[in-house]
Amino acid sequence: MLAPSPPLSIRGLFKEYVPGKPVLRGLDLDVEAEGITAIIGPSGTGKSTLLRCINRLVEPTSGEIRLHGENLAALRGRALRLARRRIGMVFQEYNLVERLSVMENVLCGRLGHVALWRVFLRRYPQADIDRAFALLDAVGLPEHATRRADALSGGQRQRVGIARALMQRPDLLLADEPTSSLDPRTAVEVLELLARLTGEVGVPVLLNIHNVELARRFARRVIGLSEGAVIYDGPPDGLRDAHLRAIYGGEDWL
Ligand SMILES: Nc1ncnc2c1ncn2[C@@H]1O[C@H](COP(=O)(O)OP(=O)(O)OP(=O)(O)O)[C@@H](O)[C@H]1O
Repeated sequence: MLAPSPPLSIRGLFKEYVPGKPVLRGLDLDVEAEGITAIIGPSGTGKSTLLRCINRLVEPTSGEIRLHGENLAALRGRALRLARRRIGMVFQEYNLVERLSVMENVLCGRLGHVALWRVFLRRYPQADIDRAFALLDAVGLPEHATRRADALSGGQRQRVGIARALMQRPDLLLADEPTSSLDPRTAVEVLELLARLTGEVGVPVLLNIHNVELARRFARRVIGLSEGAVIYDGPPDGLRDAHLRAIYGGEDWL
């Protein structure tokens, strides 16, 4: 029997911001249906560019990015907007609307689905409101629904960011350094939450992360990038010092 095809499959992805200077150099990568796939690699190696090519915040120069078979790299207009609704994103700096309540920020995850007049009049369908409350419960913030986002701590903000992304009912969740602004304990708590909740709803996660130990601890699979190419692609326990030297360069820091 044939193995099921991975939900996200990237082939030959190139990205040049400056002609002749590719940041991503013909990247091939599959993201499996379950768990967290962590991307590690030095600063400037193209990790954020990769995530932003997937949701088309950045235009790929060439290559294919297939989500359940559909080539995202080729979509335009309405088709692209519909595809983006299926991809949740969690950001390093949370990207909440600071002056809105926690509840409204979570409901923002439904923006692509709900009629604009409802958003404008703040009249979301009851089913969405019920789901937003359930998600706030799940991320441990049930009593914070009416607080303004700018009154929350970093860890609480990122919990709201996770709830907002899950509100989309995404097919794929992209997380770009979601814990780099958090203290070590809060970072672990946020990743535990991300792993648990995405595991419960069966959403695969592609996670950019600088902290190799956290990548090892939470990912099912680690991809090591260097200069826009894949240096390591395998399970966390197969990642050796030699791989880390090849990914990050140098000898004396390990
Ligand atoms: N909008 C842009 N215009 C021009 N160059 C860019 C742009 N965005 C990123 N770059 C360049 O592309 C390269 C890769 O950047 P990217 O942010 O993807 O790396 P990264 O691996 O995510 O780095 P970090 O870990 O520091 O976030 C860098 O050299 C960066 O300067």
